Amino acid sequence: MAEGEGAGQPDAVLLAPLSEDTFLHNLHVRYKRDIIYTYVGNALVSVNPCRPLPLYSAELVRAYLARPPYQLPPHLYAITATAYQWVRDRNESQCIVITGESGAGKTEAARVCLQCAVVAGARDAGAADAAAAGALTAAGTLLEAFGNAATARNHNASRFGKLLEIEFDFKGEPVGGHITHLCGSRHRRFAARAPCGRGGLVSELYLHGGRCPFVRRSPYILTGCFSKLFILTVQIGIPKLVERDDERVCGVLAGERNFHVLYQLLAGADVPLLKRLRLQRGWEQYRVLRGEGEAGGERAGASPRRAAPAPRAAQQDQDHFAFTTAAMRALGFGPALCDAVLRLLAFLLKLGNVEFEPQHNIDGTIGTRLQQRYELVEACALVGVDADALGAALGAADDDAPRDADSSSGEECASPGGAAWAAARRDQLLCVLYSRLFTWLINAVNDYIKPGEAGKRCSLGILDVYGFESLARNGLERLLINYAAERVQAAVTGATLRREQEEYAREGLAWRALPYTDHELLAELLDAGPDSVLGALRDCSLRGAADAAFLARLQRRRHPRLLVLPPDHFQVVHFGGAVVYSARGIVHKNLDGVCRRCAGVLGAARSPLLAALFAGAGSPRRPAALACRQRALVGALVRRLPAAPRLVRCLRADDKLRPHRFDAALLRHQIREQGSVTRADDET
Ligand SMILES: Nc1ncnc2c1ncn2[C@@H]1O[C@H](COP(=O)(O)OP(=O)(O)OP(=O)(O)O)[C@@H](O)[C@H]1O
Repeated sequence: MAEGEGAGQPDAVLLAPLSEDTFLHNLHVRYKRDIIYTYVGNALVSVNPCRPLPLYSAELVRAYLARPPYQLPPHLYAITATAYQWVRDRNESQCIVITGESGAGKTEAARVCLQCAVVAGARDAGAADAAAAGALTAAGTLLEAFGNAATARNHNASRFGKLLEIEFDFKGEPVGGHITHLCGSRHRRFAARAPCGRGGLVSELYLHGGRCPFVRRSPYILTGCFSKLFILTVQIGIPKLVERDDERVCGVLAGERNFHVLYQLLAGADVPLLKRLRLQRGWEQYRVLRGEGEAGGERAGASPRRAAPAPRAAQQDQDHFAFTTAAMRALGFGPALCDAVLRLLAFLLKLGNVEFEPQHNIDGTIGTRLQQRYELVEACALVGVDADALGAALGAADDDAPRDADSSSGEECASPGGAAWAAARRDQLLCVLYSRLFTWLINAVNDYIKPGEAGKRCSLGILDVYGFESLARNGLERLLINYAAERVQAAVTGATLRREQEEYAREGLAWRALPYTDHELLAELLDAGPDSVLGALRDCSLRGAADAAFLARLQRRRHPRLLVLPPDHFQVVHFGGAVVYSARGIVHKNLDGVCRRCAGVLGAARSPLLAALFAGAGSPRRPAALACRQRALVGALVRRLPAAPRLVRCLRADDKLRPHRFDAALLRHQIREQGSVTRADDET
């Protein structure tokens, strides 16, 4: 188990001299030998190998549980085993915080931590505890299907952040858990799609010794799901909405996919189920999956294959559909509830295909009508919704429909009543529906995995915050994601370093002041006070101001890390780098309202699930703006972090996630931003 000669230093604090270069060189030496873990004092750095490595097994977990952590090579098991032992022996709740940019391996790291915790807790566990562990596994499978998607940066990117807390009884056996999700509006991806298969770790799943069927049958599923289970707490809710800041409203970036579950349903449903749901097998038939320019000919010259999923994806999707439905059953979803969820997905896919076109009214005005009414009728029949009422609520063929008066939050309507306006309203409805379905799923999962008996217990939390992102187009969604990443980074990095140095000063120790990026200050630019970015956005949304007014507020701030780029963009320099955001439609999007009239129609659906998602649709209360919700969620999360969380820093070694690549510049940038070397220096 020893690392052997020439493997570099297992702990960066032992490097002499310690500098960015020696730190990087040490990581490289180890990486070449497939040693991906290195300590930096108490923290662990993990470099994504981008390929399965034989680093994980139940035996190894037991070895780490049996010996003090520093007697064995650095490993996630060491961090988790120590945290578990503190929970069991000292009765102290623990939290492992996993950070890193998108594709750095946070999900996989969280999965490994979860495995370790479950193996540790289940060593002498009885059947009840095995059931709790199995439920956690199933929950991970389900949430990965509904919450993950392929992006340009990662073929299995979580579109939500989460905190998974595993609760242990006084004997140290797992009795249940809780998942908290963060960002409330990511389900906007609903209008997006993308290709690429997802892969995932093909590491064996040793977790429950085969007791859980998912484990044996789907190593991949466990990979992603499992991990995100535990700490998933952070943010779920918003499917990644294709930015509505461009003319296509629901376009999707090349190289991306919509949420996995949609492809799984089409690939994995048998013919009778497809017929019942009135779906066709090919994902290309659905606008929200294929995106613009594909198979529909919307964009001349665009290659239909440009965003096609990788060839093996269909088979994977088919397999994973079986795991997803099995996970639903394992989490107590009866046949009727499973059917209701699948019907909702089919409704979403079909509603996404509903198109509008202008029509000349008798009075000479231009109205809007449905291009093909049968699409809407078929979609509505699936969930018992009045198709005419929904069509009218969306603005089709209803000259008398109130244009904007029924909007709960000031619908975006540059030309109220037009076909584009109706399409935007349809997309908004899709986003809200998916978001609510996802939140409902989380609540259902939490109900199932909560400990049977009430009482105070200690928990082991695994926080997997979504990674900092900068894509070709960045809008409100990305801003909220990066804000969450910034806040958590501020909480765990700046606070740790500052606290330690303040302590040295208090105790009168001889020490050298260390320069470090104060992430707290960076985060404050985003959320502190009415002049912060989110504060200004909130004000503008409440006042119904224009996007230009929002940009003018940012301009007045005159902050070195904030730049307004006319006519409608702004740039924020985050801890992970500068990101240019589009401000087109941002004020309206922040309200995230759903047309009250549409919500009323869906609330009257015969499908109890759909009706429940839109219950209370008539309420005049305006929903909280997205930025406010995100700020509250992130704030609550950060406050729950213990003063000394156990840190795991994940690093991405290659931009394209290719194995055997070690991009020194990319790594240098990440370690600089994470403050890893500063931290190592501090520990020496
Ligand atoms: N320890 C590991 N061993 C093998 N492969 C890994 C490991 N960690 C990550 N990978 C590979 O890298 C890919 C990206 O990792 P992962 O999804 O965990 O990143 P992430 O940081 O969670 O990204 P996001 O924030 O976008 O969700 C995985 O699908 C997997 O293929």
